[in-house]
Amino acid sequence: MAAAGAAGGSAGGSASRRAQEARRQERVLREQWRAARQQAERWEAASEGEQRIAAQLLMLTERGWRLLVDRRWPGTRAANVDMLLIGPGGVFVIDVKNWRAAPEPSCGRLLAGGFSRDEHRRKLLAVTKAAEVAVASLGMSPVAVRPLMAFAGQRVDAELGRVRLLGEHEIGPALLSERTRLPAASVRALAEHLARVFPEYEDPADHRPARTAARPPTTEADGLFDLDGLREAALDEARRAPIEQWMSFLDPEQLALVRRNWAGPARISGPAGTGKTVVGLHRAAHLAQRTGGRVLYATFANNLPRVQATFLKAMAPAVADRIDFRSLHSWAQEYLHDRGVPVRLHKDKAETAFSLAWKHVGRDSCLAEIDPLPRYWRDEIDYVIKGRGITSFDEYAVLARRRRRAALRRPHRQAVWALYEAYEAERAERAVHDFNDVLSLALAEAAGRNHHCGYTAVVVDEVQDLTLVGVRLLHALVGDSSNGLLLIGDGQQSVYPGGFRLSDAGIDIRGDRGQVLRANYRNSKEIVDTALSVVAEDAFEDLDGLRTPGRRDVDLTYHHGQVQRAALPTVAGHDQALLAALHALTPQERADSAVLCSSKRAIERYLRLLTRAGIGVCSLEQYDGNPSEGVKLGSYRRAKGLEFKRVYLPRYDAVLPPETKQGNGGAGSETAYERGELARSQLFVAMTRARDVLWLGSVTGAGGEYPIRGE
Ligand SMILES: Nc1ncnc2c1ncn2[C@@H]1O[C@H](COP(=O)(O)OP(=O)(O)OP(=O)(O)O)[C@@H](O)[C@H]1O
Repeated sequence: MAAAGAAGGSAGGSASRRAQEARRQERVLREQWRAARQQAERWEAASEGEQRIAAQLLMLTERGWRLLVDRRWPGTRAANVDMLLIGPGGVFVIDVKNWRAAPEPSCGRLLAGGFSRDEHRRKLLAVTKAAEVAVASLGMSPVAVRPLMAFAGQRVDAELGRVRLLGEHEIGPALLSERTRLPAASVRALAEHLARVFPEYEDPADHRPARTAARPPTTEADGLFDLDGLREAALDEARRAPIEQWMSFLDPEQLALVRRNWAGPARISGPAGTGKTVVGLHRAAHLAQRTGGRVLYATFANNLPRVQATFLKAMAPAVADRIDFRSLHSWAQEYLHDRGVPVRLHKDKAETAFSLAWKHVGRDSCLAEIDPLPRYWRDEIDYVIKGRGITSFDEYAVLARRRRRAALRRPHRQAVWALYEAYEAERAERAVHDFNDVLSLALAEAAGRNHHCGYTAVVVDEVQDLTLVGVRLLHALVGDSSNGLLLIGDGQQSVYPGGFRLSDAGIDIRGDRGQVLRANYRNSKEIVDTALSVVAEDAFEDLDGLRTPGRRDVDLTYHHGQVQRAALPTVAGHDQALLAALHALTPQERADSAVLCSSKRAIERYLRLLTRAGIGVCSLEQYDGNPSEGVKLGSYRRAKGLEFKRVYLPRYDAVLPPETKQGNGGAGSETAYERGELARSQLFVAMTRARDVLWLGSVTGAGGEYPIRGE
């Protein structure tokens, strides 16, 4: 038994080893089989989900959308993109998921069933970037390309950074309700281009029949399309649309600026209508998208931020809530308030403080010999002294007073300083601040904070309207960080007194960080020539200190605008001509028109006139960039940065002072010349707002002049 047992033991041992080996192999095979089955199930399920969602999206193709399904990610051998959807609402890069657990956005990352699935979000963003690069060659802004994750079998409508998360049921309605951004010709061209760049995907390991069921017809081999033809078609379509839908075009030069990397503060300048704001808006959206941070888009005027916010929301809704459109002063007040810094801004009391200071130390001083109007000296304090942050007489005594015409010798400067000190004393007695104080306080606060302002980038539009302290404040928020500060503006459109150079603000813009746009996309030759003739003699110095002649070279690309003149002998006749011109328009044409005036008084007058004549009016103070009924009515200054299909300037020439008479502060003096220069700049701005019609009304007989008065 023992031997048998021993022999039997040896045979039994090898059988047992074989059995163990067999078991091990079985376990391995089972595991492989289980994995293969799971893989197959996942694949089949994903494929079903993909097809269900594609079927949903097919209904969009009946409404002008184009769907490309299962495409190869360019530059890779085996990676694919589930879908590319191109339609009036933009370009969507879609990743379809068939997850058992619902997606959960958490602190900017993607989770599902408690596990991180963020690699899917990151891959989608990387493919989206490839799509952005692809459409950039057609002049399309990266902000029109949007990543979307579609979840089969889930109900979800959420956002995760720039990625939209939509469930199977939500995706169709959500995309259908997207507002129109692209005209039909662009949709066609983009789809054809993307079909070429993202070819059909062929999985080397996939022997299933091609998934054609959900694939709509795509025309892929039409050859190269005509880019100019496309642009023309897009422009034609936009021309018919309300003016609010204009701002979605970019040329390759603009696009390059939107996407560029700048190692420090940058600046974009260029004549009126050259697309500076369009670049600024697209860049703000692009930076918000790319960095995931917040962007401040600041300007001087109160009404412009509302309008720009509306445009941006239409253009790039996914990032709209991360871009703050603010007027500089309202932002600064809030900034101080949030930090517990007391501000007592009181315009009227500050005005009283100045009036008293003028009465006590200004009116009878040598200043009155130069200009007896207190306004000039108030401006000197506001724009030259406080606006530039001057705090000692020694600084002021030697200051180059940019864009100020009256030459001030030392006794005059001493008199100005005495006036300034008296004003500050009166103001302090009333314990109130003026607008300049708000900016100075905010600058002191920001400078001490070492850039912890919560913004990754600051874009400043119409920078020429800001004071030096205002620009310093915005610079302090982001410092010299890469892509931090972008200043956009045009010195020819300065409508406030005084000026400064960027170097005064310690902002160093060098090399390719200073860019100039030259192609005017808004005004025809006739309108540009008319506007330039107003400022032809007014050479101006821009923020870089460069002197430019008033009649500057502009490349024209838009050829449809015309100037209409109505010169009538009486004011009554002139006003009748204006009313007749407005009555002749359709309601939509009136909504795309603006009546612009140089003073508050004139605005009030034309408000009464239009209302009595039954013409609906929408004040520019209220206008927010959404299509609204009624003729827009406002001042030249409030029209800054805006544009209209038709612009009506009643008695436009009445504000231009005659240059003949002589006298202190009167026509012919240096200060009067300076006022005239500002009036001409404002008129220039008003004229260049017109796209299709610039209507210029004038009164040829006596009584056609307004007293010159600012707002
Ligand atoms: N590449 C382009 N193709 C067609 N239209 C364009 C293009 N770029 C800008 N536009 C259009 O030109 C007009 C002027 O653009 P924008 O307001 O940005 O110019 P701007 O330089 O900021 O003007 P301004 O200094 O006079 O306020 C807008 O209607 C805009 O949509």
